Amino acid sequence: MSQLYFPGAGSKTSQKEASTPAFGIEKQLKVEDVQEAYIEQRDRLVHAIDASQTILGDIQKFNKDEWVVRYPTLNDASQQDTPTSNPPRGTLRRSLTFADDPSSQTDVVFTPTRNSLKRANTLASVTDEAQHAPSTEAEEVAEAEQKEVAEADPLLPPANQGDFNILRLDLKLGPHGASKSPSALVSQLEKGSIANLLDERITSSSGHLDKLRLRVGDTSSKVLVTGDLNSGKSTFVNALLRREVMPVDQQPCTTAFCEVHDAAENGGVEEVHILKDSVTYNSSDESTFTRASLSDLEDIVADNEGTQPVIKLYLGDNRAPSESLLNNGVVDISLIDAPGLNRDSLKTTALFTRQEEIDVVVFVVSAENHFTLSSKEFLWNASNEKAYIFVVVNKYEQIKNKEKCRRLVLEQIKQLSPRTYEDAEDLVHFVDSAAALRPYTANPSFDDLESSLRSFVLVKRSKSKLGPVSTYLLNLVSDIELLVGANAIVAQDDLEKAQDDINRVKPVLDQMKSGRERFEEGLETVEESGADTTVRRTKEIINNAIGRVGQGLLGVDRGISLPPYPGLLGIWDWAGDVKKTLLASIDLAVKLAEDEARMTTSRGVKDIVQIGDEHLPEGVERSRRVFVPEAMFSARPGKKNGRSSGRPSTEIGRAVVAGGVHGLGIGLAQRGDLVEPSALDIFDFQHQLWLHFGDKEEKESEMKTTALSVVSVGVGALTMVGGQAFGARGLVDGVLRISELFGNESSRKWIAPVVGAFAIGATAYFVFELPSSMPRTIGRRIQRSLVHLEEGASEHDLFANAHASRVSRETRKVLRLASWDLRERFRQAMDERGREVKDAEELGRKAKNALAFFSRIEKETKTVRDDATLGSVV
Ligand SMILES: Nc1nc2c(ncn2[C@@H]2O[C@H](COP(=O)(O)OP(=O)(O)OP(=O)(O)O)[C@@H](O)[C@H]2O)c(=O)[nH]1
Repeated sequence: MSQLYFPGAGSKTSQKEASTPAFGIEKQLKVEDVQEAYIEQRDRLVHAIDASQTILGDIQKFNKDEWVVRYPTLNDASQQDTPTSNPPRGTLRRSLTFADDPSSQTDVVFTPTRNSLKRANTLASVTDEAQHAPSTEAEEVAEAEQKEVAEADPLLPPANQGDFNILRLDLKLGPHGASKSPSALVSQLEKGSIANLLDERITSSSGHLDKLRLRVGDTSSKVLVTGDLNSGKSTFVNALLRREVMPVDQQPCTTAFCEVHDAAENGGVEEVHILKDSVTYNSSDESTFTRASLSDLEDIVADNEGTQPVIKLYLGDNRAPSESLLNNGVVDISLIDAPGLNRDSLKTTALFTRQEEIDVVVFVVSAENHFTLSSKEFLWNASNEKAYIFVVVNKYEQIKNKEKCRRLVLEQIKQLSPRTYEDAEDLVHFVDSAAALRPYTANPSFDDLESSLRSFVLVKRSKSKLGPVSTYLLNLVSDIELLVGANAIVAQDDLEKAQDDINRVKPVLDQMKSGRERFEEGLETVEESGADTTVRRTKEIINNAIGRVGQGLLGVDRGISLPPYPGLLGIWDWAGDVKKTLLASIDLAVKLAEDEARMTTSRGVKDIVQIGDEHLPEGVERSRRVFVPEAMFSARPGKKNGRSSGRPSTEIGRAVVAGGVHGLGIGLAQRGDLVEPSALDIFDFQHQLWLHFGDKEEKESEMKTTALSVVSVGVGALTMVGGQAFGARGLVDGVLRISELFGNESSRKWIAPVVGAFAIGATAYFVFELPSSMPRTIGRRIQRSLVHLEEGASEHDLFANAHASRVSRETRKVLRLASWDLRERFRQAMDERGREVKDAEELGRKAKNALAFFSRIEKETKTVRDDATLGSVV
């Protein structure tokens, strides 16, 4: 068993076994076991290497295409653990951070497996774990296990639990590099750049696995035989080979490195290959070596004294595989007879010893001389490198006081190579190589040495070839587990977050989708009904006012009254004032209609806000626009002819004139053409005719003159202007001028009485009827002018209609703006929620995918861990 050679790793029983007399037989059996185990283990390791490479490739691909793999760091948990969050027995509490975000920490429990040689690292969120034992006890258990793992195999470096070994990234910054504090990590590093660094690390790890595969696949094993000058190294090699192949001399002679291989490796041909400098040796390429026969070896070695050539010797060994070291039927072993240690060769040999393919160092020391200074130096260094050295104390037969020699040699070995001393029973042999070469002579001590060496070489080969591969794989697997475990926690968090987001946002989105039609309809209804109401009401109010004005009444009697009748002499001015007031009352009606439109619009805006409240999800900012009804029907700043904004009306006397210059642009009371009184305002002859003669066609034909009308006009005019412009003389002149119209004789006869009659009637009319009739007359004229349609004009051009469409346009404008604003918010909110749901679904999909991936990788790493864990035999 391997423990035989590694007392530290074995039980007390195995150490005892090592010292039992029956050890030789057992060892032989065990060599076979070891070999079988070696092959089985090697195959499993190759399998584990391939699987690891596949896993690494998968992680790289996943990192590149699907998920930015986060790089975790496990730190000691914070001290403020609450009693309820104690991790269960056998686990360690750690806090998990990520290099790209060192500030946020997640508490996790870290579970190394109980199997002493296996170091499975599992991570779980604190909340996921059952919590039983107090943390201190748990930590003690875990630390003890960790220690056990370390002690179980001193050759394997203890896994750096909770940190990366192989996939560690050097993320430290600063001028001097290495601070261990996580805060010194490059927090500015993006997730992506860390993922790239990880990718590079994985690539180089994969490259290293390639080399390890070659190493595991290499069936050869090299045994370096070295020692003091003239200690009998060549004789010892010859004894192992049971033939005198190596040149032996009483003078120190060997300066060459002679590697002895089984002739089977050279097609069964025994010969010598002298390797050429600076070319890689290839047994099938003649240009890389010089061929020679075995018999020439002595000369070759002698000729090359001082040049330290490397010579390959291919030798046949007819002994049974169970006896032969070289032809052991298991592994291609080469024995290297190195030059004796002197000052010149010490360095070369030491270098040689460090080579990875040197599995075993056999150190030959002469029993006569013990260890020289240079051999002590070599042995000290070599044992640091290889830990166990196979020591052959040669020429032992000649020693008289064998016990003393043994004691002294062992004492020295104890100093130089403590591990070797610990297993001295198997590793330190006192023999006489020369005696072993004597034919037909039993030499049990040499047989024992041979057996031990065979076993040691095979076992050591397992250790030296498989051990590093196993260690590397186990460390790599631990790293992958840490990486995958930490990332699975992230993925789980992401999944939960995505689920939460979907649960929160999806119903809102669905509700918005289903309510959209109702929302649109609602807005349209508000808009339409607002505008319709405004049109209807404006028409009603204005038409009503015009109707009243037509009857000589004020269109609206609020805050406005007709000027008092000043008497006959002030009638002209009064007519003007009456007209102005009547017009202003219509303007006031327009203003009232506008006010009502403001209210209607205000209600509409409120309705729109309510629709918004009903349909906009929570958290969406409502419109900050404040509807200012006063701002309706006002000029916009910068508009042509607009004096200022926010001036909705113009004051004419005490009457507020709606629309005004800034509204429709037809403030009636300000329109000179309308306001200026005319004679017809005082006496509407046409109307009188219609009244008196039943003329059904009431036509506006102020300019049409008939005799009567002219007289009427004339009288009216005379009366009206009487005392104002013309005076009494003017009055007479006027009468005369009129009489001239009828310049013939006959008319002179009847004109006087007619004029007289009219004058009397007119005077009576003026005196008694004028105060009430004139506003009617003026009103009618105003009414006619406002309800009259010019030729080619449409209904819309009518005063009331024009105002109705203007006012409703304004209402519609406001409502449209408010609903547009709301529609935009609705659309944006819906888009946003749509995006949120989509993002959450994408996040969830990725997280699920990642979890499935990580769980698969976790399973695969378990297989790799099983395959990479060396069995107890190896
Ligand atoms: N009695 C006795 N003599 C030995 C034994 N081993 C070697 N010798 C003698 O010691 C001398 C040196 O032997 P080598 O085998 O050449 O020693 P080496 O260590 O290979 O010498 P270098 O390669 O020159 O360092 C020879 O004369 C051997 O006959 C031994 O076990 N017993």
